[in-house]
Amino acid sequence: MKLLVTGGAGYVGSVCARVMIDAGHDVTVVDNLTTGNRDAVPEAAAFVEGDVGALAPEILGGGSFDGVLHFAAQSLVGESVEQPEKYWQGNVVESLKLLEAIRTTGTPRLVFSSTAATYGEPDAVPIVESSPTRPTNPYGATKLAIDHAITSYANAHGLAAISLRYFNVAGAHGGAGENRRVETHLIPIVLQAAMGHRESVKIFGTDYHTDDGTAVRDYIHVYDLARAHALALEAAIAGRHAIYNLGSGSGFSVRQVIETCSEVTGLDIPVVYAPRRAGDPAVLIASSDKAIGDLGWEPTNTALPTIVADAWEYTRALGDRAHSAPA
Ligand SMILES: NC(=O)c1ccc[n+]([C@@H]2O[C@H](COP(=O)([O-])OP(=O)(O)OC[C@H]3O[C@@H](n4cnc5c(N)ncnc54)[C@H](O)[C@@H]3O)[C@@H](O)[C@H]2O)c1
Ligand SMILES: O=c1ccn([C@@H]2O[C@H](COP(=O)(O)OP(=O)(O)O[C@H]3O[C@H](CO)[C@@H](O)[C@H](O)[C@H]3O)[C@@H](O)[C@H]2O)c(=O)[nH]1
Repeated sequence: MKLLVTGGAGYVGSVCARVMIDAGHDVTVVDNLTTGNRDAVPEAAAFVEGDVGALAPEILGGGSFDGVLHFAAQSLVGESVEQPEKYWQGNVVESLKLLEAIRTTGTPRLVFSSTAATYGEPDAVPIVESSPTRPTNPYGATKLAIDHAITSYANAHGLAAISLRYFNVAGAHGGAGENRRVETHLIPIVLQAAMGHRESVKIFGTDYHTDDGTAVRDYIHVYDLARAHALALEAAIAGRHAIYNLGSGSGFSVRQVIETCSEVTGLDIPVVYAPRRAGDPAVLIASSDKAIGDLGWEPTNTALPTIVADAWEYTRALGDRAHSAPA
């Protein structure tokens, strides 16, 4: 297929672009490099620098694309609480422009990066796709708004669409991984502390109603996630918008993640305690049964030590290319 990958200079998009190229697809990346890195774009991909909303009409109009994988977004929970305008403009407005370009050019398929954050604080875990969607932060609200827009476009205009609601993505694949200029995600921060690039890791909140008082997340290996995108492209049906959760199915607390990183690296990781981060739910764990049943997806790298080991190997190999500025 001829594919447009938005946000393909970012973490998940760059891994997925590689996996798509390896599967024989023809990939064009559009990215404004706000959080992504030019050198993360695979060499075999064409690259267009700029905003997806402004550039999509020209790119999609200039060739018969078979589909779009839409990763480009602002995606930080804490930042979205402080700067919601960045999220409504950067996520919703940009995605609506992309949807219009998809409609007017007759591009048949869309796979969208949705998120666990659309559910908010769940009544029960594991979270299924029919669970209530009550986002606890603007980031989740903007992703849910885009999901609703996609449903309307699929119903009215025959778009074949799939939203993949990822839980917490981690790990590395094929020389691509997490290397943001300003890092806020737990596992890369903990590994940067292990490397000595940070003095310590802050644990945001020790008073959650969880076994050890810290927040629990479901970590999914980025390669398992990329394989789900390949399956979603094949499974998308014209006029339908399907939504699938993607996680490993187990929850790990912040303390457990730090302990696992310490075991994998063999290094001490100093911690300091900090208040809860605004907008954070206590526990997010996925049921991926629908994706397993409908898409034939099978997560294969579900063990947290494996996910951390891949991230650690990538972090150590970065050397001078590491962007390790504390958030
Ligand atoms: N990382 C996770 O744990 C996680 C979990 C659930 C969902 N997601 C979703 O997956 C997607 C990718 O996340 P990530 O962790 O790789 O983030 P990232 O910040 O590493 O990548 C996002 C990329 O999009 C680009 N971008 C942002 N706005 C753009 C715009 N308007 N036009 C063009 N390019 C733009 C950035 O420069 C960056 O390269 C996002 O949509 C995010 O919401 C991520
Ligand atoms: O220095 C840190 C960083 C994070 N955390 C905690 O670790 C957990 C995980 O945080 P983080 O890695 O920042 O991920 P989330 O905020 O859970 O969000 C990620 O996972 C969501 C899906 O669950 C995605 O939608 C988001 O895009 C992605 O950033 C949370 O409880 C944080 O409060 C800390 O205690 N200290």
